[in-house]
Amino acid sequence: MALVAGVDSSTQSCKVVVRDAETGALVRQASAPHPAGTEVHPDAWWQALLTSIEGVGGLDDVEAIAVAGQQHGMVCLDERGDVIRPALLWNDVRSAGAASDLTRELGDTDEAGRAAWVDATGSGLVASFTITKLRWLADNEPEAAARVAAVALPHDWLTWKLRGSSDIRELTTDRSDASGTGYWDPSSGEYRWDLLSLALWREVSPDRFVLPTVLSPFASAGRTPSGAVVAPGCGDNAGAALGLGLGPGQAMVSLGTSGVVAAVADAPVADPTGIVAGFADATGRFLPLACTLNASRILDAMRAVLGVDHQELSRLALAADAGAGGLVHIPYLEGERTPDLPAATGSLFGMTLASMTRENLARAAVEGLLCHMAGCVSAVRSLGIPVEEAFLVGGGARSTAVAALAGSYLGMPVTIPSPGEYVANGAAVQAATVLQGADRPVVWPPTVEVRSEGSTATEALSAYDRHADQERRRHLSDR
Ligand SMILES: Nc1ncnc2c1ncn2[C@@H]1O[C@H](COP(=O)(O)OP(=O)(O)O)[C@@H](O)[C@H]1O
Ligand SMILES: O=C(CO)[C@@H](O)[C@H](O)COP(=O)(O)O
Repeated sequence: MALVAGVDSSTQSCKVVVRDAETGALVRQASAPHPAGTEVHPDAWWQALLTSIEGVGGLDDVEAIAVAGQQHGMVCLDERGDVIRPALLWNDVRSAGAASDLTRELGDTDEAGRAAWVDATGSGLVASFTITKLRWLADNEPEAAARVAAVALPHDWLTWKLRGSSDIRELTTDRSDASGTGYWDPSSGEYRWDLLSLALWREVSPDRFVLPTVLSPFASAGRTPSGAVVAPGCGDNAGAALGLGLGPGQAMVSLGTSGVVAAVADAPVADPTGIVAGFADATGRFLPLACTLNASRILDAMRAVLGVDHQELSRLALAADAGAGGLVHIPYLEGERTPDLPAATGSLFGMTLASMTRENLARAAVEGLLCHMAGCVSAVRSLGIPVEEAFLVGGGARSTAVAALAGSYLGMPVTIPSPGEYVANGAAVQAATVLQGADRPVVWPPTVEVRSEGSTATEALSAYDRHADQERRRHLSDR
């Protein structure tokens, strides 16, 4: 029996699954936490990966491995391959000003600039994108910026380390993660060296600067020192879409640190408003995606306020009526990206003596999360992408209340696959496919699932939308 490993190096932790390449059966799994914060030294990811590999008893019997990782993180390397400074993660909003500056540098107005970035790279710029972090670096740490000889993403860097390389010219990436940089065009499959030069305030070109080679979906990136095949890897969302085998009409709703709604498309997608990113997927197609900065931690925060565990938070939320007695939670706890309000804070509306119960507070957190995701579903649909059913994954999908209410608040049938590591599973699918030398992903039997149906929670959704719109206007006028 050939074994393959899939890795998810995500925001909060590193997870490794070992699966049977033929049947997909789970053989072993382990995880290790990542440090908190939005600035993390890549060495911490490497240590967490080594700890997880140790946790699965090593990889000596594994024939192929793939790494999926949190998107966008800026890993700057010098000529020798050393990390220049801790990585700025996707949820670090210090580059919000740089995103606005770069947007205006491509157009006379914000709208024209956004449209120009969408045209060039498939996506409008927000602080999450790597290119904005590079501009922030050039503006704020020019000496460090001058030493940058290569830029990689978290999954690129870990893949390179797994191969035992220290030569920056051997860095690789894949289409899905390259499409989140802001300097790669998913339509043409080419890097935009001109945009990277614009961000760094210096002319960079392939003969003097290294960007990872973009591998095709099921190409080999090389081998580990012990001989296992290394697959290209991918961004974590493309990994989950691959693991779920997402098809037409289906959306992935991921409730990790970020909240993500994504669907697969055969052709590149361009959203002139910039709300939906026009990413590539891990199979050769495209992955239009709306992403929030706040998701599972909305529940974590309310759990901490109420001093309960996740199970009790769910019990409380399900004991309250829909609408949480009038409480509406707008959950912009870490600023927000969708809508693009990096300096926003969260709010709680409708507080009265009657509404301020533990049950209503728990319910408002769950409703705030699901209504926030419903907004992302609408954004994806507004591009003409059919979304008729959703798969709910990520740590937040383990919440009993979320699982019970998702169908009503997302307004469509929702399938919750049995709890598992869907990003790492997608990476394992990629590893098995590369091992077989196939050009289409291997298909493993689906996992046991529960469905969440239900009528649309119209009143709670419109109360949320009303307050969210009011908050958006307030934060925009504060700018
Ligand atoms: N039963 C649960 N109910 C609600 N949230 C949960 C539950 N179990 C885990 N979580 C949350 O899921 C999150 C981790 O999910 P994960 O998808 O691994 O995130 P990431 O991929 O961003 O690291 C944490 O915020 C954790 O508190
Ligand atoms: O920025 C994005 C997508 O554009 C995030 O989805 C990151 O990729 C982090 O993912 P999680 O750790 O929340 O899974």
